[in-house]
Amino acid sequence: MLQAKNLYSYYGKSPVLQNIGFTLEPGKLLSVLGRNGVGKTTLMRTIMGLTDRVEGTLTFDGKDIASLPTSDRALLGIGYIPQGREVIPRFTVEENIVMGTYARKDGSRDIPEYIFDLFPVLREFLHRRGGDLSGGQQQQIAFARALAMKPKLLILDEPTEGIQPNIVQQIHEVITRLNREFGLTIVLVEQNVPFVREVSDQFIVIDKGRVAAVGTSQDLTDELIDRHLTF
Ligand SMILES: Nc1ncnc2c1ncn2[C@@H]1O[C@H](COP(=O)(O)OP(=O)(O)OP(=O)(O)O)[C@@H](O)[C@H]1O
Repeated sequence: MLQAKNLYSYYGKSPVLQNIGFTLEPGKLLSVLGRNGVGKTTLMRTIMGLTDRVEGTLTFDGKDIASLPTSDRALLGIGYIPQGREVIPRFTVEENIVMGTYARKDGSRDIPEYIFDLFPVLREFLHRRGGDLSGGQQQQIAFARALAMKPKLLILDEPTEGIQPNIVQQIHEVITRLNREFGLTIVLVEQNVPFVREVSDQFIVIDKGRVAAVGTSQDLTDELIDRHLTF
C-alpha cells in the first residue's frame, strides 16, 4: 500500500532523511522508532508532502505520490494526525471533526457514527470549543478529524506524547482496534517499546536520518533498543 525506495527528504539544502526504504502492506501496522531529532516527524511529513523537496520513490496504492500536493494525498486516502494534534482552539469539537470530511471524495459532511462509539466524550462535548478540552480529549478530536475523512492509511506521530497516563491506555486501545478490527493500515511514531512490540507487524528504526534497522515485532530485541533508542 505504501512504499518508499531510496527516499531523500530536504528542508532547504539539508537532506534530513537519506536513502529511506520500506514496504507496508494493506492492513498492517508499521512503527517508526528512533531517538529525538533523528527524522521520524520528517518521515511523516514527507509521506504527507510537507517537506521542501524529496528525491527517490514514494508510492501509495501503486501511484507515485512523491510530487503530489498534500491535499491530493489526503484525497487519495492518507489521514494524518500530526505531533501536537493541531486542533483549532476557536472551532467547536464538531467543526474540528467536520474539517476532516473535506478530504473525502463523496462530498458528504457527515461524521461517521463509529467515531462517537470510539470517543463517546466527543459527542457529549460536540458544541464546546476545541481549545477548552483537555490534552487527551484534544487528541481524541485529532483522531476523529482524521477518521472523518475515511482514510485507507493513517499516519500517527507520537499520539500519546504529553497525555495523562489513563488516556494513554485508551489511545493505545483505539489504535489497536482501528488496525485489528477495522483493518486500517497505520504508520505509527511511538516511543513506548512494549506497546510497539504488542501492536506492530513491522518496525523501522531511524538513526541520523537513515534506516538503522527493520524487522517484524520479534526482531525488536533489547540489544537493538539499547543501540539505537536509549540515550
Ligand atoms: N521545518 C524544519 N526546517 C529545518 N529543519 C528541520 C525542520 N523540522 C525538523 N528539522 C530538522 O530535521 C531533523 C529531524 O527532525 P524531526 O523532527 O524529524 O525528528 P524526530 O525524530 O521526529 O524528533 P522528535 O522525537 O524530537 O520529534 C532535526 O535535525 C531537525 O532540527
